[in-house]
Amino acid sequence: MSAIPTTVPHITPELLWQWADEGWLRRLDAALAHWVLEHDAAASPGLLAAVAILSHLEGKGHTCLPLVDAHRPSLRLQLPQLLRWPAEAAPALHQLQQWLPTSVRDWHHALLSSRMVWQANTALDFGQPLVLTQTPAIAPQTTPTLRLYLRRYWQYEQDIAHSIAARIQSPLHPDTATARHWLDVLFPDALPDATFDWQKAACALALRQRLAIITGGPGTGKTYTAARLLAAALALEPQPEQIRIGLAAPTGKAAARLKESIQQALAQLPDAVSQHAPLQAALHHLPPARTLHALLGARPDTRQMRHNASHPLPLDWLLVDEASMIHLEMMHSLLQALPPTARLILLGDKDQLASVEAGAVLGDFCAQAQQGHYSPDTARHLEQLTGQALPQEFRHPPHTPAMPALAQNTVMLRESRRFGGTIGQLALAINRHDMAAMQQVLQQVAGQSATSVHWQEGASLNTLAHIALHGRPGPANGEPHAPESHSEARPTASYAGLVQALRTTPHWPADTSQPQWLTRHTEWVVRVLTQLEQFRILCATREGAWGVEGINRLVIGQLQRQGIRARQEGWFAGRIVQVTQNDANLGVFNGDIGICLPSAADRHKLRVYFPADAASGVPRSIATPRMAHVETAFAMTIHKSQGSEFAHVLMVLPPQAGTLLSKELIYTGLTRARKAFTYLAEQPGTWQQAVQQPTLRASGLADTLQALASHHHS
Ligand SMILES: Nc1ncnc2c1ncn2[C@@H]1O[C@H](COP(=O)(O)OP(=O)(O)OP(=O)(O)O)[C@@H](O)[C@H]1O
Repeated sequence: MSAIPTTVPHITPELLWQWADEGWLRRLDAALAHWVLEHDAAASPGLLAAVAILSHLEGKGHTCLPLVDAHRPSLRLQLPQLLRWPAEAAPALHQLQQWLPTSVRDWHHALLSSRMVWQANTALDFGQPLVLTQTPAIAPQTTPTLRLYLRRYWQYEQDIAHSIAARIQSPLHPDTATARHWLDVLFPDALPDATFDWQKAACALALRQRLAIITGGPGTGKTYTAARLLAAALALEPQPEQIRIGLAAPTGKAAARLKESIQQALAQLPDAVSQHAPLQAALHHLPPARTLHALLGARPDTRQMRHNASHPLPLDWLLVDEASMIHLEMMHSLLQALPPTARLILLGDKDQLASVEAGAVLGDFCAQAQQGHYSPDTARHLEQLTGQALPQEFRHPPHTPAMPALAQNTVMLRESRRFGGTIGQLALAINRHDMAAMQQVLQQVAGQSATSVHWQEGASLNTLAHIALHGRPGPANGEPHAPESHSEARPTASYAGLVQALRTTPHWPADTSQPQWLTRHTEWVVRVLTQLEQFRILCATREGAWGVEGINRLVIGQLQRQGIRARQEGWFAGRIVQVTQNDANLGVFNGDIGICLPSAADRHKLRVYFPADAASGVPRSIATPRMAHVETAFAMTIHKSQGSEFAHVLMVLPPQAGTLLSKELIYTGLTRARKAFTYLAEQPGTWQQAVQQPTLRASGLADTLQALASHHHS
């Protein structure tokens, strides 16, 4: 090809396999390019390179490969950033770059001659495995955006966008006076200084939409707001008790938390709600929250769900929490299975890490939530229903590009009620990418001992082990809003609590069937289980001394020194484990955290105990031989900690983890901490480096939605 200098060696499968052997590509990536070549011997170097990169990026959570992006430099220039290969791969990276065309015309030339590529929305669709999409150029002088997809992801995006577009085309028409009445009942107090009440606004907005997205950081009241939204929406129904409501979350842990926090929020509703009998009855009959897998009827060994378009979920409304963890395929399954007329309410923190699987759907949906972009019609509606005028800065500026497709369906909650203190300030600074504010917070805590945030570089594994087993001086009385000084400090939570609980193991009686014994055993199990929420070590990586594996070994060694019969391999009483695979038969789901303890019936038989769900109130347990898919979790990855919170989080970053770190990783790890947060790293600067690397996941979802929405509007 003329665009490629002759000095560049030709791309061959052998070369890609070699790069896979080096660990720069996955074997799957090389295999896919090889497969394309087997089916199209004339495949261009540009196509083969693009396929290998596309496949590789899919493994990093991207749903497509932006070949030419109207708003960004060429793929060739962006490649180092996207791949983040190590320094020794520089020559390979350079070669790869040389094979990539840069102009739209050259990409067309490289891709469209192949029978493996279909240009979307043209004839000649033979089910080609690769799809090329092209958004129109926005203005005559700009270029269009070209994206390459694996067919499956293109289809997901299309289906999701169509389903969302259809949903937002048919708004609801709640009676204004009644809606206003209930919102005033549910949010009786005006906020101080006439601050705009985003919680009330979120309810007002959601009352007229079949799709409502409520995003916000930890403790901003997403669940609090959702409970009020359910109450207000039910109050507007002629027969609230007949509305079939579903509650769900991506992980078992998050589902359990949703159930608890919704119950708590419902208990705080004003008296007027309990005086409305049908409303009260409907709220009391809310079903238990389930994982999305369980709700949709995931089946082992297949991607198919029991519920789908031809067998929809029997629901009128569905509330999903921790929506940032929903990946593209899951969102697809969910929207396929949810009847088009059903209301969908998504709650989540758009700034958290997305799922490790491809797609960051909530992030795509809420990309512009910070600015609001509300239309004059929405502003009017908000004013009518809440009695507050929407501040000018959140209105969509006239004479500017089109409003984001989901702006009228989205509200961002802005005030955290949980994090008034240092953790909150730090989280905010990180999210805003405000390095100066972040440094200021870190300087405030530097050199102080009993603060909610303790931050230490140049730390050793000994320090880590000490804090893990004994804690550190904690913030005075542990309250996030309390002043950091004064009164005496107690140590933060640590595994000392677990050791203590394990040391109080009761004695097994001769007759283990006595009810009193079973009660005593259960009480002990519950005491141990509460320790699970107290303390956790969070890591960025698995391998290495500062990774999950190394630190788990370290903690187990320390437990042994404390006289606990812990073992480096296999089961022991006190082993904290996290489930790594869904198993509907056992009723355990990926991400569930439990602890291994001797069973009540036989102290030599170990079982894994999981915290009680609100419905039964009793811890669940499963015999260890049946728990094949678990890993030790005294330390776990930040990714796997999503949806959990701990009184004290000890977060560590390894040396030389450069490419794995991101702003979202730090933010997610930090915001898992309820009362105290400790940061330890050997190498200085790692934290700052991470905060300066926001994750960008390529996706065409926002553009596809935008195109559909403007098509409907015109
Ligand atoms: N408007 C409010 N008035 C009084 N208390 C509130 C209000 N909003 C939230 N809260 C309280 O603040 C705490 C956090 O709220 P909530 O759990 O709903 O936040 P969240 O955004 O769902 O947090 P996360 O998802 O991180 O758990 C709760 O104790 C809740 O009762």
